[in-house]
Amino acid sequence: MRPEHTSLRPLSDLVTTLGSDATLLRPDTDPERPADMPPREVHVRGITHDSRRVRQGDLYAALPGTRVHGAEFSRQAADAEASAILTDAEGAESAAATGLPVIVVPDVRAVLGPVASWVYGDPARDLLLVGTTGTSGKTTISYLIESGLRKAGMSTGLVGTVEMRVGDERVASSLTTPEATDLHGLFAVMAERGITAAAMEVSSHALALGRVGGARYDVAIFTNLSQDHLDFHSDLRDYFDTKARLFTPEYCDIAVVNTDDRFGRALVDMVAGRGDIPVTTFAVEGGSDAGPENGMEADWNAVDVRLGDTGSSFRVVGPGGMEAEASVALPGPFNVSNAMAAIVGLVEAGLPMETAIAGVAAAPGVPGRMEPVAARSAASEQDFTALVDYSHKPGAIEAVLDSLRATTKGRITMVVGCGGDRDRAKRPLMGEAAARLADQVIITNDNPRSEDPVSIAAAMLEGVAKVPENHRAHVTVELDRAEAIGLGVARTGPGDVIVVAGKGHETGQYVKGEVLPFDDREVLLNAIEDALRSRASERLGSALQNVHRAPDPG
Ligand SMILES: CC(=O)N[C@H]1[C@@H](OP(=O)(O)OP(=O)(O)OC[C@H]2O[C@@H](n3ccc(=O)[nH]c3=O)[C@H](O)[C@@H]2O)O[C@H](CO)[C@@H](O)[C@@H]1O[C@H](C)C(=O)N[C@@H](C)C(=O)N[C@H](CCC(=O)O)C(=O)O
Ligand SMILES: Nc1ncnc2c1ncn2[C@@H]1O[C@H](COP(=O)(O)OP(=O)(O)OP(=O)(O)O)[C@@H](O)[C@H]1O
Ligand SMILES: N[C@H](CCC[C@H](N)C(=O)O)C(=O)O
Repeated sequence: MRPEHTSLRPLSDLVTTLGSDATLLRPDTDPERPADMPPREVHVRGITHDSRRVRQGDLYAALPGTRVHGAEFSRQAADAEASAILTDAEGAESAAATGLPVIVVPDVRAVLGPVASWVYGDPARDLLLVGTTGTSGKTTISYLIESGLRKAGMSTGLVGTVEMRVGDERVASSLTTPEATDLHGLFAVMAERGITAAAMEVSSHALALGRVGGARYDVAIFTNLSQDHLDFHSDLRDYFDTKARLFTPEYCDIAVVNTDDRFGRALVDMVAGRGDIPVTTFAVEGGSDAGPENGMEADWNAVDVRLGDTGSSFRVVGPGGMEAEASVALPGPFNVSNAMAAIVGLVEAGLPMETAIAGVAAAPGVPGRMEPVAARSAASEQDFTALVDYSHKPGAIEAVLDSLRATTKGRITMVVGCGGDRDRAKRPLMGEAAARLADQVIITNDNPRSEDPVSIAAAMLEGVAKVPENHRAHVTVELDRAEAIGLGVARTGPGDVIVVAGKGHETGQYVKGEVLPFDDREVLLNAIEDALRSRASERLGSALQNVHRAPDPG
C-alpha cells in the first residue's frame, strides 16, 4: 500500500542526513549544464526495494540478497523511472551504469528503515504503536490489541502474518513484518487516513534484517520463545538475542513480558539490568513453568482461570489492587496468556483496564487460529469438534494438544506436516510432540516448497519413533493433504476432536515453485460434509434393512 499524496524530497537532504557514511555518485551526463552550475537537484517521492514495483520518482533500494543482488535490477528500476538508487559498494557499479544518481552506504538494510521514514515524512510520528514479538502468539495478540484500541474509540491499523488492515480495508500479507520500505509506506497510508493507533507483529527476521528500522513502539510485548527458524538463526541463543533487540530504547518506550516463559524471565533480567526502559510483567496462574519458585513474581496475574471449549474466563489482578473479571473467545490456557499480554499491553499504552478487558473480550476469533469448522448443511449432526490451527512448530503443537486434552472427553486426531525449506531441526520435534500428545496423527504435506515430501515426513517419523510404543498415538502417513484431512474426519467419532495443524489462514500450498489453491478450512468443511452425508446414508441404509428384516405383522 502506498499513500496517495506524497511530497517531493530533495536527495541532497538525504545525503546530508546519512552523514559521512554515505557517498553520492552523480551521473556525468548533463552536457547542457554549465560547468560552474551546481548539479540539478533530484527529488524522491516514494521508495521500494523491489525493481518490479518501482514507480516514477522512487528511490530504488538495491539490497544484497541470499539469491541475487538487487543492483542487478537497476536497469529495470531506471526504465520504470526511479529517480535514484540506494545501494552498497557491491551494487555501486551496476547502479551507476544506469546514469541515475546513486547513494552508496556500507549496509543498505541498516539505514533502510530511517531512509523510508524520511521519504514519507516520518509517518508513524503520531501513531500509537504496539509491537509484539515471540515465537507464538504474535498474530493472536495483535488482533486482541486491535480490538482493544477500537474499543477505546481509536481508528486502527494492523500489521501481521494474516493481513494488513488500515481501518476496515484489508490487504493480504506476504510476510509477518513487511520490509521497511513497505512498512513506512503503510504507515503513510495510515497517517493519510487518520489512523491513530496500530497493533503490529515484529518477527525475528524483521529485527535481523532491519525491517523495523525507523519504527518506535510505545509498547513492545514479548510472548515466549521455543524452537523455530533455526534455518535462519544459528541457535536458540541467537534467536533470543535477535528478539531481545526490540526491548531497547532504540525501538520501544516500555516492555511487557511474559514471565511464565523462561526466556521471558531472562529478558526481564536483561532489561532490568540495563535499566534503560521500564518493564511490566504478566503471568497466568498455573502457567507453564511459572511461579515464585522461579524467582519472579509478575506485576499482573490471571487467576481463577475457567477453561471452556470455545474460550476462557479469568480474573485479572494488577498492581495497586486493580482487579476485574475478563474473558477471551479463544480456547486453551495459551490464549489466556495471549489475552493477558494484550490487556497489559493496552493498559501500558494508556487505556483504562476496563476498556482493555472489554476490547479483548469483544474480539471474535483469529483466522486460522483454533478456528472451528462446522458443517453448514447438517451442522446439528456434527457431533465432533473440528479445528484449523496454525501450529507449525513444536511449542505450538504442544500448547494446542495440551489444551485440547484438558477439555476433550473423546479422542484427539491431529493432521500435520512440516514446511519445506524451513528449519529442518523442528521436524522430528513436531512429529514427537504430536505422537506423544494426540491419540491419532496423520502425517501429511504442509508446504513442501522445493523439498521432497517423503524426506520431510521421514524426518517427522524420526521424532515419532522416539515416543515409546505404548505411549504413542496411532500414526498414519498420507502425503496428499486433502486425502489426509478426509481420512482424519472419517476416523473422528462422537465427542472427538480433529485439528488440522500448520497452515491456518493460508490459502495456497507451495509445491515446487507453484502455489496450488488450498485452504484447510474449505477442505476440512468439505470432508466433514461428505462424512456426514455418507454417515446419514449408511444410517438410512441400515434402517431400511431393518424394515425389510422386520417380521411380517400379519
Ligand atoms: C530470509 C528472508 O527473509 N528473505 C527475504 C529476503 O530475500 P532474499 O535475501 O533471498 O532476496 P533475493 O531474492 O536474493 O533478492 C535480493 C533483492 O533483489 C530484489 N529483487 C529481486 C528480483 C527482482 O526481479 N527484482 C528485485 O528488485 C529483492 O526485492 C531483494 O530486495 O528479502 C526479500 C525481499 O524483501 C524477502 O521477500 C525475503 O523473504 C522471504 C520471501 C521469506 O520467506 N522470508 C520469511 C522466512 C520471513 O521473513 N519470515 C518472517 C518470520 C515469520 C514468522 O514469525 O514465522 C516474516 O517476518 O515473515
Ligand atoms: N501463547 C502461546 N503459546 C504457545 N502456543 C501458542 C500461543 N499462542 C498461539 N499459539 C499457537 O501458535 C499458533 C500460531 O499463533 P499466532 O499466529 O498467534 O502466533 P505467531 O507468533 O503469530 O505465529 P507465526 O510466527 O507462526 O505467525 C497458534 O495457532 C497456536 O497453535
Ligand atoms: N512464517 C512461517 C510460516 C510457516 C507456515 C507453515 N505452513 C510452513 O510453511 O512451514 C514461515 O514462513 O516459516
